[in-house]
Amino acid sequence: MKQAKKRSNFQIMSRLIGLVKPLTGYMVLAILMGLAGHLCASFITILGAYGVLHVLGIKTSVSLGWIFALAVGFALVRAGLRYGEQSCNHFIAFKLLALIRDQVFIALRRLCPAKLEGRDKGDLISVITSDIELLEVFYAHTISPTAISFLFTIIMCLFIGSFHVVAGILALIAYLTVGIFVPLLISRASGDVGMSFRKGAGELSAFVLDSLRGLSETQQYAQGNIRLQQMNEKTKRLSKDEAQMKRMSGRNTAITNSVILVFDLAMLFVCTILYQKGAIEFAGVLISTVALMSSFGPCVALAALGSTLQNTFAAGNRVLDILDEKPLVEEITGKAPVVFESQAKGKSKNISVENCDAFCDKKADLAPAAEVSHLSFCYESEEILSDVSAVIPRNQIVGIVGKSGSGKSTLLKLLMRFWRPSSGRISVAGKSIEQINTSDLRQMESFVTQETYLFHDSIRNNIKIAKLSATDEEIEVACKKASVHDFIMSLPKGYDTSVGELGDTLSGGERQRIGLARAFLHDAPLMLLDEPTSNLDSLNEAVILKSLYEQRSDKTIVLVSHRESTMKIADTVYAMEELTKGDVRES
Ligand SMILES: Nc1ncnc2c1ncn2[C@@H]1O[C@H](COP(=O)(O)OP(=O)(O)OP(=O)(O)O)[C@@H](O)[C@H]1O
Repeated sequence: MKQAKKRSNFQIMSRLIGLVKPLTGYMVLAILMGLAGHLCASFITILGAYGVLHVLGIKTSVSLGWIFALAVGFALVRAGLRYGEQSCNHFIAFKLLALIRDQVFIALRRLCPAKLEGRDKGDLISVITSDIELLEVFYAHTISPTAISFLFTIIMCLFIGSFHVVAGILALIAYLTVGIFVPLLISRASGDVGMSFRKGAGELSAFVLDSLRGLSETQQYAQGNIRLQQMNEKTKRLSKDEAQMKRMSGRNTAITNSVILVFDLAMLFVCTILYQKGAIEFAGVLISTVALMSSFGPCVALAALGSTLQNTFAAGNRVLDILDEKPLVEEITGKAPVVFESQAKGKSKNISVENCDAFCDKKADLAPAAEVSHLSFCYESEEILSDVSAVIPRNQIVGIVGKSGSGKSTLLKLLMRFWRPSSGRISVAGKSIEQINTSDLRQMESFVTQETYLFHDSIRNNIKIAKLSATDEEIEVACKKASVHDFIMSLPKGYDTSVGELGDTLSGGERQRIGLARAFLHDAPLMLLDEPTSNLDSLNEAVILKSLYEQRSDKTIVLVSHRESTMKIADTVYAMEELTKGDVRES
């Protein structure tokens, strides 16, 4: 996957805000409650100033009784409004985080496997977990505070300006400085430290994951100290970035508070001059100054975001990178269903049942199970397959041999349409695989890779992923074919034994046989097996080869193996080096 794309903060912000659309109603409610809450808080203090005027014997438009009643009312209402605002904001934030997680998982499914094969898994985990989590700051503590601050500033400027226009303009300058200019300056000064911190966090989790996976190699070759040193260096770099972010946050608070004090004094000074000139009454001096002093809350909330926002935008950028990444191979849908018919028994495997008769390609009866012609492929720049042609006849076992790195596994992956060839054609059951729905192709083919991954679930569920509707009997039959049933029955809870409970104790051969059991259960007409017996003893190999041989009547099997004993069951054996001559080869 590519390096993080550099988007401007504005681009990131508008993309993130765009996601709020379905929850606009809640956002408006949060803004209105927040605005009303902040006004209540400020006016409690302003009412206090009116009370002082009363005590001083200066007549005002509000009686002392009303001042007390309003102050108590505002205090009570303020609590409810604050609660309501926070509830709405967090409801929006957590709903959106769930939605973003969903979109990221959909994107990962789209990108897999081609785009994810070389991707750092630890870094990916960091994006899925902590980066998405960080967006909570944006949704719960950024959007509505910004809108609240904007509206609040207008109302307070009008209120203070009602005493004298100069006081109103000074208040506007004060709010803009505290809420926009100071945070902008601080954010500029912090540069890319947020981005660097997020990148470092991703690299550190990737390194930890890598170290855990390679624990035995590290111990065997006494690499512990070197890895520890490398981990310490990464941690130090991360701590340095974090310390810089904290310093900036501290500096931000100090600067903001100083600027507020300066503006409070400036308001007092300006109002005093206006009073001396007779342009404003004493009440105006007191109320304007107290109003400004008590109303920086929403702007301070914005200012505090200045330093954390860089970090949030960096996280947003990494999440958007995944959402925007284009898959190398698009999922194919909406094509006509394809029939994979067994020649031996004349038995058809209807891949998509609906309207099949109307869409079936009758030529498929005669077409080989699979065919590649003039196929070339490169992962990046290095060409792996060059002008490869081969026919895989139906109901045969076709072996593929060749030296390590010659592209045998790659050929199987191309037959699975995990990657797209640079040139040439691949067809299955007579149809170009570009014309077969991805879901149909997955039903037609079983692929057993060299590595069998087992999920932290029971053995039964691990096998059942190949066919969710499988009965216990079907699972047992598949396991017997894969010569793993007796082993599973010897486990403490049999098929219900959790893979997690076994820790890492399953041998390579046991895993491999579970992988084969999945393929037998999937029961696809075209089986692609990549070194299925490489980890097995001759006894288990013999059982599996017998099962495969028996499958031949209604299946086509492509078998990649370096083992001569395995290749003995093949009807046809292709050598990779020979397939590159460009002729369509058939036994
Ligand atoms: N995702 C990938 N990105 C880049 N190169 C890759 C990728 N997967 C495989 N390769 C390279 O492509 C070449 C062919 O790999 P492939 O696994 O198909 O060979 P193979 O014939 O199956 O080898 P073996 O018999 O050792 O399993 C190798 O040089 C390998 O390093």
